[in-house]
Amino acid sequence: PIYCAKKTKTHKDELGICRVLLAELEAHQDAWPFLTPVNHRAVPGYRKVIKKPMDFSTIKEKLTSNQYLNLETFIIDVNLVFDNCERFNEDDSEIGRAGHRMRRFFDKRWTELLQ
Ligand SMILES: Cn1cc(C(=O)NCCN)ccc1=O
Repeated sequence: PIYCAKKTKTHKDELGICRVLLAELEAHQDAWPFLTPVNHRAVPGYRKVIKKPMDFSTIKEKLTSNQYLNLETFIIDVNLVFDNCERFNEDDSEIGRAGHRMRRFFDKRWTELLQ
């Protein structure tokens, strides 16, 4: 179209998109390393190396308790999950590869939903 009005999204619209995106992340077959907080007692070094742990269940709790201002603050936390994963895991490892696949899936989906 020659004229494309910028469709502003209300806070409610953006939070609806966050709920859809989170449900799709949780349902993904490669989500298993990210569904719950990393057990730092079972994973040596994790607590020391990863300053800001994040996982999908924590994001869900923050979403349902209205701790996200907008889509941007939600995307920052989702990216934190994948950045932590890259920092702690070899690219050539089960969890490292799952992280890359999940990040690629997320980037594709939120850009699709925002178009
Ligand atoms: C994301 N991540 C997950 C684990 C893990 O062991 N998750 C429990 C799977 N059941 C270990 C390191 C790591 O960076």
